[in-house]
Amino acid sequence: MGSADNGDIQSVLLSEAQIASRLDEMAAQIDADYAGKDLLLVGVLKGAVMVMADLSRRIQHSEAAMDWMAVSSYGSGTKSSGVVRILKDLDADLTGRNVLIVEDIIDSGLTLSWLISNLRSRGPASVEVAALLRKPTAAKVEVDVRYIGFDIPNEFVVGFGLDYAEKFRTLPFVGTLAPHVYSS
Ligand SMILES: O=P(O)(O)OC[C@H]1O[C@H](OP(=O)(O)OP(=O)(O)O)[C@H](O)[C@@H]1O
Ligand code: HPA
Ligand SMILES: [Mg+2]
Repeated sequence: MGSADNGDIQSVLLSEAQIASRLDEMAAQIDADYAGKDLLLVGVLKGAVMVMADLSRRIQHSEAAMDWMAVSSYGSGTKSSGVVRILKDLDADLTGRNVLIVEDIIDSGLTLSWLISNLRSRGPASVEVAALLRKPTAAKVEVDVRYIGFDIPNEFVVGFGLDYAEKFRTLPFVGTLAPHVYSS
């Protein structure tokens, strides 16, 4: 599966071009804010892979470092289980670092609020968040997000790293799924 024309996608919410242009703006803002400072980008596997690749390439900061953490709270369904598990921890020591968490989506906000407090406990100079998407449900949890790509409606979305049961991550746009996908 890699194309959108087999009927699994109901509608395209954000096109490749819309995402690219917003990532340009976010990268410029990040460059301005971190000029002359250390910067460690922390990508949250697996969902943030596309955002990390496309955002980091736009960041001019020549000494920005990249590290990865894998956490999971969704299993194979469309609802957060409420339990965040570390599947892979960071390689980097965060002491004194300026950490920028890179995420694909903030939905319940649970993953991020857990992650922020986990990373803050490791002695960094700062912890900020850049996320491509945010749903209205995220407002229920106190998460301070410095860089947001798009506020989207409360619908389950796939593509650009986001999956449904590990499928559809490879789509280059963000879209919603046709109802038949959930029932099959
Ligand atoms: O705000 P929340 O309700 O916590 O949801 C957001 C998180 O859920 C998804 O990850 P998931 O746990 O499904 O793992 P994945 O990134 O490997 O798909 C997504 O990539 C975010 O990390
Ligand atoms: O809407 C979503 N789509 C895919 N994965 C997700 N994880 C949280 N919300 C979503
Ligand atoms: Mg994720």
